[in-house]
Amino acid sequence: MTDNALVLRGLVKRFDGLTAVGGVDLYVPTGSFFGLLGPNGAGKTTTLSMAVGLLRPDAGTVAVLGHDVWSDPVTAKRLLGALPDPVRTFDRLSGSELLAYIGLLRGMDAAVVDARAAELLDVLGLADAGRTLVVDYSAGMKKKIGLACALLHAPRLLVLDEPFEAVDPVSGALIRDILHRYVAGGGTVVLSSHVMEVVERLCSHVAILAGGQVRTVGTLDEVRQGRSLEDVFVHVVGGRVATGAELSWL
Ligand SMILES: Nc1ncnc2c1ncn2[C@@H]1O[C@H](COP(=O)(O)OP(=O)(O)OP(=O)(O)O)[C@@H](O)[C@H]1O
Repeated sequence: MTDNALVLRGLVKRFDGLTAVGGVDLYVPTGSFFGLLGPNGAGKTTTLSMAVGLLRPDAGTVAVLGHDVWSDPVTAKRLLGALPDPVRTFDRLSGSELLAYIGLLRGMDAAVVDARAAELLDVLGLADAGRTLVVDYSAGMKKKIGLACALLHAPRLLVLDEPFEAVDPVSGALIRDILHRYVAGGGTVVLSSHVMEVVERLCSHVAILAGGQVRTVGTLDEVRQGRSLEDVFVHVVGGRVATGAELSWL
């Protein structure tokens, strides 16, 4: 077993003049539940997009369970399930058509795909959507079908960008349970979130990113050091300067 399910080394991404990710190193232990936090624009989505092979870094390497995402993409992506934000997929298909398509693209057995797709749609509360095209799904439904696509091939590593955003509380609790069981069974999860309570409840490890750099990283307890995660976050990324009183015209 590889010690680290995901290793990011020296990742850099620039857009025009802007350095979105300025040299990120992250080691995600196998079997961990790893939360990536950071303020808006910190570089979380850019980092996770590079981690799953959707965005080519300007510098640095990514290894999924020891396999380089850019030089050995087929092996790496077989081991990986990704939920990008926003969900980008073949959305002029119904949920079951999309899962069938994704499963066959992944070379899975058609009967296995059918059985798993039916179960995923049922468990995630999407079975009632029937023939509705994914393009016409609500934001929360799109998130859930994206998660179903990421889970379908039972990968060893899940990389989820904002999996709880836009989902209702019942679905959120369900997704937490699914992920909790997945990690208990030996899987590894990396997720980004703005919801401290979710990260505190689920994650064994945390990294806080700001300005395209890792500002702090460690186990949840190492990062918190007896404080709340929100206090640590505000301390690490800087408190707010505006009070809201500026908008006197409102
Ligand atoms: N395709 C792009 N072209 C130009 N700039 C980009 C692009 N993608 C991201 N950026 C910039 O890179 C920086 C990091 O963006 P990113 O989406 O990675 O942040 P984030 O931490 O995921 O933010 P949020 O919490 O708001 O989702 C931002 O300044 C953003 O404007």
